[in-house]
Amino acid sequence: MAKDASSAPLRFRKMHGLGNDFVVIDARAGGPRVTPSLARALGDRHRGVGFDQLAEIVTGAELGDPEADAGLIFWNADGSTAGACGNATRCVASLLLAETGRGAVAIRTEHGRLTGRLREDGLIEVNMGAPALDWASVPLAREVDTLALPLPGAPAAVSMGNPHCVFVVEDAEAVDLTARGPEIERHPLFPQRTNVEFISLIAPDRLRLRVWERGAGVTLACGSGACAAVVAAARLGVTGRRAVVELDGGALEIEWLPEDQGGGVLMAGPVATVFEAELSPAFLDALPAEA
Ligand SMILES: N[C@H](CCC[C@H](N)C(=O)O)C(=O)O
Repeated sequence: MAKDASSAPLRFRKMHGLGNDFVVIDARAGGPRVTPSLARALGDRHRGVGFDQLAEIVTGAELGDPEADAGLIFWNADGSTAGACGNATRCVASLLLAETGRGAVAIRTEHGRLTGRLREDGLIEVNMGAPALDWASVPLAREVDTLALPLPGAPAAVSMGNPHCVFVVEDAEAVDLTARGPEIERHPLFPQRTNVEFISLIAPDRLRLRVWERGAGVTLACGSGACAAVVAAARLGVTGRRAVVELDGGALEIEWLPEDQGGGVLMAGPVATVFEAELSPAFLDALPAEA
């Protein structure tokens, strides 16, 4: 904010899903809105709060869906926005389930209206919507086979509302993520960059997944990435449409529903609130004006 701004305090909640961590800001009642510079400053793990993503809760009406319980805008720590963030959607779904007292809630995102529910076993499940499998929807820079991209390792491409490049490898633990991740994230084949997943088979219904996230780097878990991984694995015949995905931070249960049930991808796992706090006005006043 500019120096002469007298910023109001900004409340936020720190949450995570399997260690994929988030700052959650509820903007439904008004107050300061997130900007790329606020996202970058808040995401700084030394000078800010630190997060993989910031989830900004807005009204469904703001995103064109007044019937939804809320809308969600996702910000990466580098200030970029994303069309999907599975673990943050699960975290916010848990807040809305408690707020409404209902058994299911509807959340509008860039990828469409997602539904969240509390399962009997206490896990939070979100239907992430149907994947987009054609090259233009990922998006890719040109028409190629999304099941075998013209890259070493012939990865698959899937959109869950955000782009994913999924490599099937012998041993995901052996991949040098910090070398290969950024190289693929910024490859010219991905005009909006991409999230990068490396999967290996543990069992016919169990995958190991390690992830380099667009705009965030290595994270302990990636919900949309786990969904994209199972979609790619099912399309390639590596697994069926249902699998447990073991990430560095823990396991997500994924099921890609058949077309006659809407073709959405169900993703279930735990969520946690770490703390609630208030940003100091001085922090907000010190933010650089938007370029
Ligand atoms: N970095 C991702 C967004 C967050 C994805 C991940 N945290 C998830 O749970 O889906 C992107 O730019 O598309």
